Amino acid sequence: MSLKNDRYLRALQCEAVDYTPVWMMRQAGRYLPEYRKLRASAGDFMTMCKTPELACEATMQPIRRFDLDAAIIFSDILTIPDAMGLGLYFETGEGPKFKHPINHPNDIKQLPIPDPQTDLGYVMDAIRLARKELDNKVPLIGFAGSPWTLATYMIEGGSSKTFTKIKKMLYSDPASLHLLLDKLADSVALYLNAQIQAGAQSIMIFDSWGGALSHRSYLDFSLKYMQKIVNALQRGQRQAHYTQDYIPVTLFTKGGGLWFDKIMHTGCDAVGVDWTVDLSTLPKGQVAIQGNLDPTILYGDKATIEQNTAWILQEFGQHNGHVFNLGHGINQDTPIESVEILINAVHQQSKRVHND
Ligand SMILES: Cc1c2[nH]c(c1CCC(=O)O)Cc1[nH]c(c(CCC(=O)O)c1C)Cc1[nH]c(c(CCC(=O)O)c1C)Cc1[nH]c(c(C)c1CCC(=O)O)C2
Repeated sequence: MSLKNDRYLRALQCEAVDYTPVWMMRQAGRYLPEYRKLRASAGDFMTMCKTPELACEATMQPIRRFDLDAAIIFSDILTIPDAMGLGLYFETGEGPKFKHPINHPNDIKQLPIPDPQTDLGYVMDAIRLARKELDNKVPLIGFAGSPWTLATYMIEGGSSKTFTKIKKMLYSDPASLHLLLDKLADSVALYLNAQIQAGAQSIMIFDSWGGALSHRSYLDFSLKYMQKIVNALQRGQRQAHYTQDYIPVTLFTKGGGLWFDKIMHTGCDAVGVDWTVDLSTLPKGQVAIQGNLDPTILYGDKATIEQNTAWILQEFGQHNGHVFNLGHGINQDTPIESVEILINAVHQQSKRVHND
């Protein structure tokens, strides 16, 4: 079985493509009217995640509407803490919450490592369904949160701007935090390998809050555990030439531009970068680079979106190994027409660059 559009997988392996592939973080979501309708009929977000038919439908919605070069399975990074028994729920307007957050270091010792087939089988079912539904149109991305990012939610009890609880633990009881991060790394590795077995064709790790750490702490409390996961992933052997059977891994630390070199040397295949990074300064050819349009540019008019797309493509130049994406998830009030303008601009403009 061969993919009809494999530009995304080719670009991740730094192979030549006729135009730059593009997908958007959070491409399935509330900016789409059909998503809001599906979500209203499901009742709540977790029901959507836990019902494979609904998760598959949400995965497919942006693929049907736009000329995207990859699909990402509809789920959430917080399925892992949920499966560890923390009881994830969403309060409207307040983001994620846990019924049983970690309040004491002893809570960490009790945490189980979830069995992906039994505790998270609904994700694997959704992946199998989505692969069938996609019918090889574009590749399907599986994903997880980084241990550090998952730990921030588990210890803060939800979203945070200051990360005071987890940083207090980092500096007063680092051994307990390391125990938690290590359990999370093992859980994520098992989970991602199960996603690969179920049919995920590429893997992405979201380290949304790595950028909140100091240089030294980032290496020790975030990157180290992503490294452990990269080492444990069953990706197959990367070949001298592109192969569709190899599973590329992308690491994305938001606010992590300064650590590009360290991230690249984990042995990942691609590094995601946010909009603060000047792509022209990054080394090309050793790993692929994903990014990096500021998602708020999509509030601008057609000329603004096209100009900003052109700048990114020019900064990257004619090298292989670029996956166009936003520098973070798409905002829920983004106009749909802007997304169409963006995808067309990436494809049209990059065709000229690649065929020069
Ligand atoms: C930190 C994080 C989370 N989840 C995720 C991250 C890492 C990426 C990032 O930094 O943005 C990742 C994620 N969340 C979701 C996906 C689906 C796949 C995709 O389309 O990219 C992915 C890849 C769906 C979702 N996950 C969530 C929604 C919105 C839920 C709804 O329908 O009400 C979606 C579509 C809920 C969620 N889940 C999370 C938060 C903070 C929220 C609330 C966000 C908000 O209210 O704006 C945790």
